[in-house]
Order: sequence, then structure tokens, then C-alpha cells
Amino acid sequence: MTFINKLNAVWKAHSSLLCVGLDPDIAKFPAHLQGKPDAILTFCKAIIDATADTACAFKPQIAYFAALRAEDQLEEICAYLRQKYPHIPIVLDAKRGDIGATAEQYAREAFERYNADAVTVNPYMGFDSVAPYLEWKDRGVIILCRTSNPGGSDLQFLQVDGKPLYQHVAQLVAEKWNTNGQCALVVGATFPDELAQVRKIVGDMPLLVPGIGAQGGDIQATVKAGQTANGTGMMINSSRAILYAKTDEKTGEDFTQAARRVALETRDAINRFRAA
Ligand SMILES: O=C(O)c1cc(=O)[nH]c(=O)n1[C@@H]1O[C@H](COP(=O)(O)O)[C@@H](O)[C@H]1O
Repeated sequence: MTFINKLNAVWKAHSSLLCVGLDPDIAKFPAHLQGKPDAILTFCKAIIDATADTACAFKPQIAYFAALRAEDQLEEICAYLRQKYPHIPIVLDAKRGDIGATAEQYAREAFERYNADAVTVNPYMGFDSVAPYLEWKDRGVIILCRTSNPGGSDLQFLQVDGKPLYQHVAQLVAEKWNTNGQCALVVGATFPDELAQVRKIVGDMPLLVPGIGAQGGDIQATVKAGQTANGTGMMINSSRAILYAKTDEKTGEDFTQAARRVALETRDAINRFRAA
């Protein structure tokens, strides 16, 4: 099944636009996992099991694994997702961007080694740097458009031929690069006005929308600006707010129960503003 078909099916089946980000930071792990050799694997599996039914996607961020020489644990996590939750897309967040020959290797890394359903890529080097990912016809290629960070404006907001650069990216992807219908765009929840602009340009193209939770993006404004006519169209990502949710001492919650509680609250807060 293609990435886009999988996403459409799980949006419906789970009634959720929530993407759970897997950004494992050992320093924030519960005490009983500290110092264990496979702590990242154990932590991520526990989070996945606690939140799978609330999510429309899981998004592992590769830097958190690579920095700790834990790519083998990322492989195991992706294999676990494939085996236990094959209906939930895996979005590998790698933000790659390089010349074609090198991009071919990055595409193999994402789609063969990790067997991800989709990968995030940077459009700065132009079409030939993105083309190798598009060769993988059943996979998703999620292109940075209007990122959630404050410095995103430095380049993405530059006026080019009368409109900001990020709108050119949206138009280029929608009109020229997406010939196989496998593209999506990254647009931060921290910029709902721009999210609405992108939605106007790209029709029903899926959007990966990080920036709620720890980065403070407004859920109501995000959903109103970014949803499609049928109330879908987005993978709204939250990582740290779910992974490291504060446990409620009164009820004696553990970290998985706290993560599940916040994931459910976030999913429901999103659903409150969706079109029926
Ligand atoms: O591509 C991304 O996922 C991404 C794009 C962007 O513009 N902003 C952004 O925060 N992200 C990623 O989304 C996640 C956000 O994490 P939290 O702020 O903890 O929810 C991190 O893994 C970021 O690397």
C-alpha cells in the first residue's frame, strides 16, 4: 500500500491527525531505564504501544539515534512498527538534501535500511536532489516548506517575484514535482497564517505540521488553517510534550500512562476543531 493510501486509511480508522514524534533523549528517560544498553529501544517501544491507537503516524527523528550510535535500535523500532502496527505510517525525519548520486544513497537508507513509509527532505538543492526519493513510487516525500522555527523566516520569508519563497516551494511541489501524487509538505503549526496560504496553493496535499506542544503552536488555529474539506490533510506532530509528559503523582502514573494521557488529550483537542 502506498504511503498516501495508508495515511488516508489511518486518518479514518483512528479518527486522528496526531503524529507521535519519537525524539528519544536519554537524559529525560525515567530512572529505571537510565544506563541500560537498549534503553532507547525499550523506551520507544513502550511509547509506541501506549499511543498507537491515538496516532496517524510515528515520526522518528534520526539525529537522536545517530548521535548515540543507536541506529541499530532505530532499525529495530521501525521493524517493530512494521510488524505490530503495519497500518500506521513511519515518517523518518532526516531532512536530507544533496546531489542526486548521494541522494540515491539517502533514499536507500530511509526506504531500504529503515523501511520507512516517508522521509523528510530539504528542497534547497532543487529538483535533481529530490528526484531519487520520488523514484520510490509507493513512498512519501515530505518537503520542507515553512518550518516551525523562528529562523525559518530568514530565507523562507524572502520576497521573490512578489511572494515569499515558501510559497514558491509549495507551488513548485504541487505543480511540478508531485507527478506521482506522493509528495507532502512540512509547515509549522507556529505559523497558522502561512499554513492557510499553503493549503490554498496545494489543494488536498498532506501536510506534516510540527510545532504544537513544546513549541507552543495553537491547536485551534492550526486545525482551522490546515485541514482539508473532509477534516483531514495533516499529520500534526508532537514529540517532547508526549514523550516526557509529567506523571501525575496522585494517581501513580508511569511514563507510558502519562504519554497516553497527553496523546489522547492532544488527539481530542485536534478533533474538536475538525470539520465533520
Ligand atoms: O520536519 C520536522 O519534523 C520538523 C520541521 C519543523 O519545521 N519543525 C520541527 O520541529 N520539526 C521536527 O518536529 C519535532 C518537534 O518536536 P517537539 O517540539 O518536541 O514537538 C522535532 O523532531 C523536530 O525536528
